[in-house]
Amino acid sequence: MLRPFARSCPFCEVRSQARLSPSFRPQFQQTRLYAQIQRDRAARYAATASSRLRGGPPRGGRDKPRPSRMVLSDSVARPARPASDERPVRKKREPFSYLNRTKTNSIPPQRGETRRGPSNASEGRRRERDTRRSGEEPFHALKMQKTLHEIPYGNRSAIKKKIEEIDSFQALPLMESVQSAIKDALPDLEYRHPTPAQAVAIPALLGMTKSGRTRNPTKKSGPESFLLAAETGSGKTLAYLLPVIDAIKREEMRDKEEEARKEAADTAAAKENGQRDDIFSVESPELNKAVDPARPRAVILVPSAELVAQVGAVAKSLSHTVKFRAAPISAKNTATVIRNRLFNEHGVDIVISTPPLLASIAESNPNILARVTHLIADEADSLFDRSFKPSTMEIIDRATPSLKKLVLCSATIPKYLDKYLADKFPDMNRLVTPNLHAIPRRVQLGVIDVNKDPYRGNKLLACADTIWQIGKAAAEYDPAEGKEAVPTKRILVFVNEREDTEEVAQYLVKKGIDAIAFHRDTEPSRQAKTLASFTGTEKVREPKQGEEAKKEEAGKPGSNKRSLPNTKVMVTTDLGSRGIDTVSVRHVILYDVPHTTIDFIHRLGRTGRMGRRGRGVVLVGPGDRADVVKEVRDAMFRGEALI
Ligand SMILES: Nc1ncnc2c1ncn2[C@@H]1O[C@H](COP(=O)(O)OP(=O)(O)OP(=O)(O)O)[C@@H](O)[C@H]1O
Repeated sequence: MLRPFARSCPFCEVRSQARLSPSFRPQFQQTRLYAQIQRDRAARYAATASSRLRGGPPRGGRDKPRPSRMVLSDSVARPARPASDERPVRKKREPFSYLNRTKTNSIPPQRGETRRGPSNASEGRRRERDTRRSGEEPFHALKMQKTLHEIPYGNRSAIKKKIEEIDSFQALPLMESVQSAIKDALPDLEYRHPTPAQAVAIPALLGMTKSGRTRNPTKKSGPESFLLAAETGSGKTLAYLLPVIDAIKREEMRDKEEEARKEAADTAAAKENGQRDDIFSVESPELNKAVDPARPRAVILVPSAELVAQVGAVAKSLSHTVKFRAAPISAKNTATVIRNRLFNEHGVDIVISTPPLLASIAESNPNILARVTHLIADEADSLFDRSFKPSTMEIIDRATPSLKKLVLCSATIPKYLDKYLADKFPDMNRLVTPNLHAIPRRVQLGVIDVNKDPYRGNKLLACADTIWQIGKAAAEYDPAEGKEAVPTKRILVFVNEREDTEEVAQYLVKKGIDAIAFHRDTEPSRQAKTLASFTGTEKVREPKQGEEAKKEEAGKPGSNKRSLPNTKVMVTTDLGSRGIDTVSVRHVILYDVPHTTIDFIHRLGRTGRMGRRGRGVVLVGPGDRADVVKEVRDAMFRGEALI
């Protein structure tokens, strides 16, 4: 049977009839349409056959390389996509849109060829070389996406303008006690105006700025969420801690006022009824605080015990002026210490913990998160990585009923996190500083080619020699000669594998360098001591004078060897690079070339913190990616975000 539309088309009619009756076929084979169909069929066959001969990829692109998870996001500042019902409707294709084309989009790319790309690999390499020579577009060895470049210049200048408006902490509507805590509790601050991260985050967290970055203000549900993305060493800890303390104190004041008002109303009502309080009133039962579980108002989650201690110390220093109780707990504390801190009879306002520990406590004491109004996830990219994500999400879910503000902060936002946050928290306010994902220009990066003379591929030797060169000035200090005191140089050496920390540290010690390995298995007391000397929290001992110092030096084992005084070295992995505030470190040695730009940012971020100068040295040995190092170095030179 003929289909209705076929009847209106003479060609289709002819074709359908040919299909139906074999007697009609010879007549059909005379037509122009038949000739055209045959030509098309032959062309299609030839194309498929040649593709098969060349071993082209099967349909559906199963051979496509999987993108790495550790890729920096290029759209951190951009709000989440609109909800599906608000997505722009796709434009209908115009009837003659295929005419007068300027691009051949309809021709499928051949193997080894992208739509805009070259036809084979060698041509691709040649083209990339040419582009690099002509300086048109940088070559991306790490295959990272552009980050800050993607933020329009208008946006960047708008952020910068906003930052400039806030030139002192006094300009921020923080409570008086919080203002004085900044002054008194952190006397070491070299300058007391807010950093860009603080100027962007504090007003937003205090509710000063309208949350205009969300696309769906009407669809808001649950807590207000914020993503604070700012470069390393930019004071993110204070950026979230000050508004949280301010909110806690205000809430406390409101609660007290409410209580007083209620009490006054009760007394007035009792008087009106002519009752005598002292006889008839029944005392409400006192809450047994010793057994009542801790119910903090704020929770700060960090990925390591070292960071728990660090953030706990900042909170403690603030709590001397603004009265509040902070409980830093980690797996390094004993059960008694954790219980005493958490179930303190005077209550607790802020709990600082790692997600797995708090999640396990919350499982047996669900009430612990019942009053949380502020939840902070510091180093969010680590906390939403595979290992921490389940416990982090469990805490967020448990706290959601009472939660008012959820703040995630990090110095690096990988693409997978960016996408996850856009899906999970579409209303999230994105607070981004203009220098996100960039290493400050005040940090210089030097490269040592270990393959060349005098090291000839010996990385350990290159590392020891570099440390000796850096420590020379400090080593030449002789207190006996009464020269001006040279501060002890602290150098961080980063390796990729935990096992290498011990090997490198032992070699350096053999070469007369005061080096120590710092990794997860280091003994806790030694770990704390080592870290303290690098974070500047260690008590400084006066250098011993003259003969006494020399005698002590001579008494040390192996003192007949040449040794490098006044220089301390810590050999570590990523553990020492995440969030640790190594303010006294001026030199960082990258013994191994980091795997991603994210590692570059965090490792080099341990120096040049808060406006200070710093120096990084990369050792490029046999098998290391020199092109990656060159690319990072170029980006740093141009002051661009790492790609
Ligand atoms: N406004 C300020 N002025 C001067 N110094 C400040 C200011 N705010 C914070 N600092 C100091 O800057 C240092 C770095 O702060 P912090 O550790 O919070 O940085 P961060 O942004 O969290 O770094 P990272 O991303 O590496 O974790 C600290 O020693 C802190 O005392």
